Amino acid sequence: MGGIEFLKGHGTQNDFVLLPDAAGRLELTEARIAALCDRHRGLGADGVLRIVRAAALEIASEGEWFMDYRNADGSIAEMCGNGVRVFARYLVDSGLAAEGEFVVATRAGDRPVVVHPDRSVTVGMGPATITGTSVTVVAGRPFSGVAVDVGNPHLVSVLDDTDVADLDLRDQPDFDHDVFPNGVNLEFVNRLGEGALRMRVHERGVGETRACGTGTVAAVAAAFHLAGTDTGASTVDIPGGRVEVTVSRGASTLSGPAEIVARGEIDDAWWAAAGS
Ligand SMILES: N[C@@H](CCC[C@H](N)C(=O)O)C(=O)O
Repeated sequence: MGGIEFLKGHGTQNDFVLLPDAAGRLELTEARIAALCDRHRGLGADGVLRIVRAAALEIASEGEWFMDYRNADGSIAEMCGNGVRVFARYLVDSGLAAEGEFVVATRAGDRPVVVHPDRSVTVGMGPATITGTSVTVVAGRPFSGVAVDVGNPHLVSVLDDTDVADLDLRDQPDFDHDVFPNGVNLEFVNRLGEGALRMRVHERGVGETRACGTGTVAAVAAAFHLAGTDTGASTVDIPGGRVEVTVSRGASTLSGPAEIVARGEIDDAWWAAAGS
């Protein structure tokens, strides 16, 4: 059998198809990504992580490897916090990077990562910048939110009178397209106590997912902002597990698990047909 190498992995159940492509030769069309991520006719995933040498795409970076992230609908996003942990774990497991600290290139810029001995990963997520406020509408009900830029766009609604478990996120919540012309990731958050949040998320280009790393950083930044500070640490419980986040002026970190589940080959004929 000769096919296209793939791996399957996840970070707190935000799951990805990994495509090792050091030389950057794979042709990733929107149709092909959407077919790969389809849970019935493809492998099934929230997104795709292509592993490509930064130099192969002429990307200026301190890092050797570029994370080419695509959402399940085939759209390109700037950054994926759970994805970068899984990406880093793949590099270490496969001997392409040494355990410890190294840099991963992303569309949002270089991200320093530390792969710990237990293979959990801490990522330097850069600034989480509060950019304003807006409103999202879920099943006809408006919720105000804090807009946060973590390299990609987020709108975080911190809810004091609604349990996030009770929200129906099956349909795309509405949002202000003038404020977010390129779409937005929508987070819904309950404060559980000091330094502890619970979150659900509806991701741009995917739908509801069981975790979103950039979303957890945005949630913590928004919760601290509403409490009148811009510095602190918090756990965030999402349906897929728990991550730890720190934010401080101009910098944030995300720590959590990263798992590689399987590896195999995609059938060449399926790949060719899926591209058109
Ligand atoms: N799940 C990701 C975020 C992926 C990108 C997002 N859907 C977007 O379009 O911005 C994460 O873990 O951060």
